[in-house]
Amino acid sequence: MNVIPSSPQRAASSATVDDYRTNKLFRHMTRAEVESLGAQIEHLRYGKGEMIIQRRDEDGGIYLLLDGVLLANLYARSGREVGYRRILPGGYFGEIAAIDGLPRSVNIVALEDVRLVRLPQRLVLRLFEESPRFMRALLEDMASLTRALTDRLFELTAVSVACRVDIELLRMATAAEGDGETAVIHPCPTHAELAVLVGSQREPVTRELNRLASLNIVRQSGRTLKVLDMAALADEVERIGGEL
Ligand SMILES: Nc1ncnc2c1ncn2[C@@H]1O[C@@H]2COP(=O)(O)O[C@H]2[C@H]1O
Repeated sequence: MNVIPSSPQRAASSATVDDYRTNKLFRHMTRAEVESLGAQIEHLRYGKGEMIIQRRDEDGGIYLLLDGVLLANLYARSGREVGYRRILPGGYFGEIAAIDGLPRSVNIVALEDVRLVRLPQRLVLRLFEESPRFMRALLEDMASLTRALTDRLFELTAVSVACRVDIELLRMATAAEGDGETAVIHPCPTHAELAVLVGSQREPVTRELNRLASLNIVRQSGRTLKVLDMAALADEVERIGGEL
């Protein structure tokens, strides 16, 4: 993606505590605990393509996403982009530098216009000391990040591109709304964005999506991808899983 210099705008503080109370980071905290943070939280907006965090930046705040989609990524010297995960509304980022006090580990780029709230570092440090519920959510999510990285390392080392596409779709579909048999991924990544997420190029990704569509496993229309048969998608992962 083409990254443009960032010029965050402080959003009018029209966002209320209800806008961020349901963020994943606060899932174990009481409403009163979250409300007490209100005055110390900054509201920000960034435009599509802006880099919100740059690898090696020194700052330890945590950001909560209200609207829009973000990507955690890195660029190789050649310009090649490696994607780690998309962050959707209700998600958060920035906890790694907040915990270890070192520079930022990856970039965070806006794939669309986004609205965020930022917990400044001093507030995060206070929550580390005073809120076991806050710490519990952070620790659970760090465990889940470790598992995700282990899976991803395995997939990049031992699994074909087609299968990585299927696995990524299955992951997104499982996290999306659905009835267990079908699911709607919205907004779904473009083929180029999906390629960045699975460590490949756009062409093989498009080939695999066309193959899944021809089997009536997925149907794409604009920014919405419907998984018509979750069980069949899981079977595809199982069937082609070993091929390199
Ligand atoms: N491999 C990864 N997968 C998903 N998110 C990540 C990954 N690495 C870093 N991040 C997130 O991106 C953020 C960048 O700033 P931090 O290093 O402070 O905290 C990081 C995490 O919130």
